[in-house]
Amino acid sequence: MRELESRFRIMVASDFDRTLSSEKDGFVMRREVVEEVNRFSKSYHFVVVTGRERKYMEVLAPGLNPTAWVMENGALLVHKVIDVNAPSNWPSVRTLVEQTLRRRGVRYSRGEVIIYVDGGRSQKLELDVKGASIEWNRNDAMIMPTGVNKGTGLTKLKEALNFQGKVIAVGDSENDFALFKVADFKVAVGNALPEVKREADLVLDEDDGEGVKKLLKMIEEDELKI
Ligand SMILES: O=C(O)COP(=O)(O)O
Repeated sequence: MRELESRFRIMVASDFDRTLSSEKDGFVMRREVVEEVNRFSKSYHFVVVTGRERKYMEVLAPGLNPTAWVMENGALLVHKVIDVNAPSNWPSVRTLVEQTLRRRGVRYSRGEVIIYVDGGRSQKLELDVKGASIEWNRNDAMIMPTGVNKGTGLTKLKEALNFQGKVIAVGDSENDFALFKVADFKVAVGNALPEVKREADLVLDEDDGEGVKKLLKMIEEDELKI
């Protein structure tokens, strides 16, 4: 019964790259972090909120079994069903974005919903297509339907799950600010960017997966005052 209550009360919304996984490990989640998250997810909601595409997750998070995934930076929700979180004109806006990028010779890749321009910051990428906006993740750019981000993705997912408890968000980078906006408690891992640490209610000493493990333990031991 207590487990059931925890699940209604708390949802952890965790970024993936440099939060659950580390660059040192080629962004593959370590086994013990996978096991801790799977154990935690039996009693609480645990949602992975990432810029990544679905096709990478089997390789980067082998065996991970969270409550749900918010992927492509908020544009794709994966729980029992798969929901696109984008306005209905997005396919035509996306085509326009692709034409613009091709005209300028910018290399990009397509997610199921969004567009990725790796190294977009060093290329000083700018975009003037109505209905499309850039979300930055360190040096990389994600071209999103305007108004769609990790925060709106998580809000839609909460509605789908009918979750009305508290959200604890954990992340490291600029695209996590939108997630922080919809969170009741904001956590930065030890390796987070300084501006993310400044926004956080709690800055963990530990980096990425070790930091998340510590956070889960603190939640289970009821150490967070939220
Ligand atoms: O898509 C990426 O490069 C990274 O995604 P994340 O840091 O939001 O998990």
